[in-house]
Amino acid sequence: MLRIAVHGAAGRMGRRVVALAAGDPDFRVVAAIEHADHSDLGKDAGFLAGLSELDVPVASAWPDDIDVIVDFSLPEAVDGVIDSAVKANAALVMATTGLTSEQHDRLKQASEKIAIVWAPSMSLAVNLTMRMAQQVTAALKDVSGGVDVEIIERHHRFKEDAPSGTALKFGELIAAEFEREPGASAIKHVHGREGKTGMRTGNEIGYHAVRTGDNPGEHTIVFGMMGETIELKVAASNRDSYAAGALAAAKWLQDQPAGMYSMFDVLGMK
Ligand SMILES: NC(=O)C1=CN([C@@H]2O[C@H](COP(=O)(O)OP(=O)(O)OC[C@H]3O[C@@H](n4cnc5c(N)ncnc54)[C@H](OP(=O)(O)O)[C@@H]3O)[C@@H](O)[C@H]2O)C=CC1
Ligand SMILES: O=C(O)C1=N[C@H](C(=O)O)C[C@H](O)C1
Repeated sequence: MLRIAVHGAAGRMGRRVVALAAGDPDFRVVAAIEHADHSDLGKDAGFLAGLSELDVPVASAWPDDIDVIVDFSLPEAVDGVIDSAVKANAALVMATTGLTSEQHDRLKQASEKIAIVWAPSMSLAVNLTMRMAQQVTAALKDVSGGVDVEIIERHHRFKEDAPSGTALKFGELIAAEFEREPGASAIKHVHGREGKTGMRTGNEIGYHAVRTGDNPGEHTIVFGMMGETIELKVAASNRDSYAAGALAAAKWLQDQPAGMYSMFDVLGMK
């Protein structure tokens, strides 16, 4: 049985991770961590997740005896989570988006000591759609008349980063396909458009972030050509695809040596 600590346990995602882990015989929830000023400190993590009592109060101190940490929090909390995972010699599933490049470097350094999965989306459907987007790009990049790629993401009004980490990952993968051949022009990443922008150039990817209501996350990749359009769309109907993916990653990490892994690795999509 894996001893799991959930960081950001009182948040939208943290509560679903606690709920799914508590119902999975492979896990024992041993810690529900929040920052020291959190209004839910001391409350039972099971009650917060809508379950019966788990006897795990939300706390700000990390126990030492944990096998894996699952983090859905905010970038400002992430450095402390990485340090705690290394100190406890625990595997780490890092799901928080909006990290700085220094934080990605820090994760990379930590991965010399512990096994880490970082992915902007833990969802199976999203990761499959990423692979499809790579294939569509490879097939269309030299099409007569050119192909314009735009990424539209929609999320709930509470989301603090834009564009989503998932949209950025889609863009990175698609850009790599365009740039694959030596001498190919570099792709520009254009965030929104306003004013007298001039005509669209062929070597850009556009990003558009929509924030409305309680949308748990939706991404549409538009491949626009002369005369026809393909759209790849993937939409969550609730947060459990992300929580289940994070728990699948937590289990998968137990058999891995120290290193940095992605959901493609977890899902066998390399
Ligand atoms: N990879 C994936 O599949 C997914 C990633 N995400 C990402 O996960 C993150 C969390 O999303 P969500 O659950 O919706 O956000 P929430 O704001 O609901 O939850 C974040 C939790 O972390 C807490 N927190 C904030 N600052 C700190 C801190 N300094 N130390 C410790 N805890 C802190 C928050 O506390 P407080 O309420 O006091 O701010 C809150 O309880 C986001 O980055 C989001 O983009 C989300 C879904 C899927
Ligand atoms: O904040 C969210 O909700 C989500 N964030 C992730 C992202 O930024 O890509 C993943 C998912 O789309 C939900």
